[in-house]
Amino acid sequence: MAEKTFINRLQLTDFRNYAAASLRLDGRHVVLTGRNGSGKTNLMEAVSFLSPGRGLRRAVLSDVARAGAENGFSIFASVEGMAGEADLGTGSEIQEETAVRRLRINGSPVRSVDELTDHLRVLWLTPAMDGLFTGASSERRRFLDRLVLSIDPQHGRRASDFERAMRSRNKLLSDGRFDASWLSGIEQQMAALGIAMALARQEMMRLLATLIEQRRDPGSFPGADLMLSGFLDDEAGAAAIDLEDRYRDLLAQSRGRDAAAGRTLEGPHRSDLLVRHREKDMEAERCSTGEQKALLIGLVLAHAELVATMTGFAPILLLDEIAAHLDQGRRAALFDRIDVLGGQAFMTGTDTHMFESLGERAQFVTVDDGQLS
Ligand SMILES: Nc1ncnc2c1ncn2[C@@H]1O[C@H](COP(=O)(O)OP(=O)(O)OP(=O)(O)O)[C@@H](O)[C@H]1O
Repeated sequence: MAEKTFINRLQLTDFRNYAAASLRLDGRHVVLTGRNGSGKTNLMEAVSFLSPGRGLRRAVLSDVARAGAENGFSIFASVEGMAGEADLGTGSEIQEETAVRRLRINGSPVRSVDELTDHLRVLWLTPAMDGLFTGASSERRRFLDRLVLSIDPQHGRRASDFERAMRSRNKLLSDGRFDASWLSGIEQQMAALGIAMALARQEMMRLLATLIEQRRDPGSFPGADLMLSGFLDDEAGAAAIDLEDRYRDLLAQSRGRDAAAGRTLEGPHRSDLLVRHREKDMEAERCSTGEQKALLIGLVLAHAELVATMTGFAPILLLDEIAAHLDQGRRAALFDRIDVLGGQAFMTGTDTHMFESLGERAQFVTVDDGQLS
């Protein structure tokens, strides 16, 4: 079984509606209850900042600092993490009127937020993700890339380097600067990064599919079949080096077309994640709202299990407003699944009674207008 990772102390300063708040935790799951707008999701968001990226709301840093606060926000967490005990501190600082992110690990400044993944893996499911299967493909790509990132921390760097290279190519093309050697250099880089991204996505999906196959339990949450489409769809099994060559050639041939379109028309930035409800054998977007929610929960739980298997450490799970959507039976099944997973799960709701069946397995925290008790 995977080892547990957990937060045992959390301190927030000028974070959203928290002026100053602190929370001591004992490693059990954490249930946050309180009225609408009291700060439950904000607290989850603070925990999500203990992983790379912009947190579960994909927020702009300047929005995160408490309205009226003079100099950014800070989050401090003392954790029992993948590298043992550690102190993680992050926040924003205003520099020349712009908010910049700061990170300290065990008191020392750290340059790359990727280093957080040496200590914790944080996964989440929020109501904002409810429309994942019916909404824009960019949302599904982002979801997919977060799944990859938590088992392959290099994925984020690859994706941002690819984006940067693509932007410079788009710029050269839109300026009409068809400098062949310059473009070839950029396209070579895009091919190497883009194929590495596509293969990392495929590998994660293959691992996830194997796990879903093994852990099939149609009684609680449906199984999901995953497929990627939109980029090199017919190339399954080809060697990475051949794929790179093909993508590089494709980019070279598409310069005129891309210049006319004002963007790069082919690449991993155009992939879409297709999800099917396995038991019903139906596309996720055609399933009912409740079925889609159950499918998504099943997917996130399977992924959490994959992270635990791959890293040997059960991740921290943030499940915002999850209990409200589930009937009593499914709720109990969810609590059992997260227990078996072995990590620390944070859950929110307006009412404690929905979490009664967790009993002693959880710590209950009341949130009231930015105050915790
Ligand atoms: N930067 C900020 N400064 C001060 N307050 C903020 C800031 N950002 C958001 N808030 C406030 O934080 C409050 C709490 O938001 P949060 O989403 O955490 O509520 P919640 O308890 O999850 O509510 P619900 O049950 O409705 O989902 C909101 O009233 C919001 O206006």
